[in-house]
Amino acid sequence: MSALIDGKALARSVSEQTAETVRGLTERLGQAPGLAVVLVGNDPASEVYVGRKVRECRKVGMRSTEHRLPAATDEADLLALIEDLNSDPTVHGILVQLPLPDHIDAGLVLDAITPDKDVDGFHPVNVGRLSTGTGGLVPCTPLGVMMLLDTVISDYRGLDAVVIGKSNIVGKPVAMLLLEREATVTVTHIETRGLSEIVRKADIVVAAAGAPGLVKGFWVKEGAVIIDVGITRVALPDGTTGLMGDVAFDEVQHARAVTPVPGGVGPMTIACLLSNTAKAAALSLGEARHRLSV
Ligand SMILES: Nc1nc(=O)c2c([nH]1)NC[C@@H]1CN(c3ccc(C(=O)N[C@@H](CCC(=O)O)C(=O)O)cc3)C=[N+]21
Repeated sequence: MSALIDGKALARSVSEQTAETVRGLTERLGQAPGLAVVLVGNDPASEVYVGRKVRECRKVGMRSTEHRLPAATDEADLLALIEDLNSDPTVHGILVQLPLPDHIDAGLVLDAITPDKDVDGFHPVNVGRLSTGTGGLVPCTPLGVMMLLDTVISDYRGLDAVVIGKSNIVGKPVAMLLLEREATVTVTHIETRGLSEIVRKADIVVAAAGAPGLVKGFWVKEGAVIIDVGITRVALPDGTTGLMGDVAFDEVQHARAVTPVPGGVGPMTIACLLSNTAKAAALSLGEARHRLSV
């Protein structure tokens, strides 16, 4: 039987550490670290996530402000809000919930966030810092993936890691973090030929394709460690809906360890957002600049 990697429990312990860090920061800052969350439009899934982020922030003693803008908001108005948040000394972290409506250029918006307040780690400066291993803010989901892997792997050197998915949010940054640990990294995606054979060689599989049930049991090597980043709402036979990962969970008992969906990567994404916000607050004090947090 494969071991279950409990993302909920790990997220709790990461958040407890963050709460401790926040106590010290609050003293040095003279105020609690603050996160600004920007939501454009009213996508129901985004509303749930944003609500959860704001609630979790408060639990660890940070302030958070929500900026809800109508779906028809002009790009220029959104950019003006970002400018205000950039120059607001009570705001240490800025998160613009994705996806943005089609008429807004997401790249332009992400470029406008001050890199040291970019708690998502999506700004090109942070992407560059990650790819050169020179610190900066690291995207939350990839950070969570590494912490989950760290519960079962201590030495990554020479291990074969396969990442499925090449997004800027998960696939590419996860690949960078695994390379930093000296794993041999193969990045694959939906156009990759012979994907099952490539995955079968892997000691570590990070599935982030957003394709429910893509990774079958026979794709997975005995003893591999699997992190399932996929989270898709699917219709169930009983007429209700449920969340499904990218991995055929019931077929991978021969793996060494696997994360569940839900209860795996999702809670870690939020815990890492909180720790990134604490890190951004430390950056505002001139602390922690060149340290990679993983
Ligand atoms: N700027 C930006 N940053 C993000 O980090 C970001 C974003 N935009 N847009 C959407 C995605 C998605 N995302 C999730 C966060 C938590 C769970 C999560 O907590 N999931 C739980 C429960 C899920 C449920 O019950 O609906 C779980 O997997 O156990 C999932 C997904 C952050 N995202």
